[in-house]
Amino acid sequence: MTTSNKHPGAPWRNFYGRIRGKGLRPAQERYLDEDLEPLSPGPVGWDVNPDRHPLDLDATFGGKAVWLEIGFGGGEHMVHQAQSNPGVGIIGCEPYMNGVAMLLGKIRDAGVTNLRVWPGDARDLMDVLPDGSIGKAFLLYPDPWPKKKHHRRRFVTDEHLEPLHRAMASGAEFRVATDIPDYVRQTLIEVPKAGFEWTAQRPADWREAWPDWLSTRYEQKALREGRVPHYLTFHRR
Ligand SMILES: C[S@@+](CC[C@H](N)C(=O)[O-])C[C@H]1O[C@@H](n2cnc3c(N)ncnc32)[C@H](O)[C@@H]1O
Repeated sequence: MTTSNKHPGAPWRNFYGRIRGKGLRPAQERYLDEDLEPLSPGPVGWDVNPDRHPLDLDATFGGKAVWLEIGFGGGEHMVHQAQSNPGVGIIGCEPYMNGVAMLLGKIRDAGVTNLRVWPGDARDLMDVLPDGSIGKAFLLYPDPWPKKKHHRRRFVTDEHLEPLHRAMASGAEFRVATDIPDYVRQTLIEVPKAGFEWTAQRPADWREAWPDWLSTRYEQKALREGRVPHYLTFHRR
């Protein structure tokens, strides 16, 4: 489904996917009303930043290294990373508002202060990330888009990888987790073409999770359904 985003505060692009699911709980509506604006990494949307000025990440995070999580789902991995790495600032993007509301609840519970939320499409966020500003990026279980005619919507295409490469610092780590064999294939072709080096030396490097990993909701579902996770680590050249 294509959803028009032309309302105040909305990002710039049309998004293929769900933006709002079944009813939010009243507490979640309150988190969105109260917390989203203070947790914004900067001006979001066509109405407040039509010229797409770059974000001032030093002002937002006080000069800390900045990491990025793309499509954080319910936000459990992001909150875990924020708790484990208080010296880092993390920006997460997620267009699905129910997921954003879940993350905001977890941020309240955990009391972390080093997270910022972009409630929209990663492409719109990458448009306003300064060059070389991201020290680590996570793409965890991106939407598989299984039909061949939809493969161009996958994250691992030039449209996303070029701006991601530009926004990442030289040598920065890019982690991709997926349970879809054809997604592994496309990732191992397209990500190196976009200027990233796959770091794997032996099978354990893609079969075993990262030492600081926290399994996500999507991964738990994949495991229950018998699919096999792959953990791919790249360095930006
Ligand atoms: C399969 S879910 C995985 C969620 C989470 N990472 C996990 O592992 O549980 C993929 C997520 O990516 C989000 N997503 C899809 N396209 C996106 C885009 N262009 N920018 C940011 N997030 C996106 C979806 O809304 C969805 O929440």
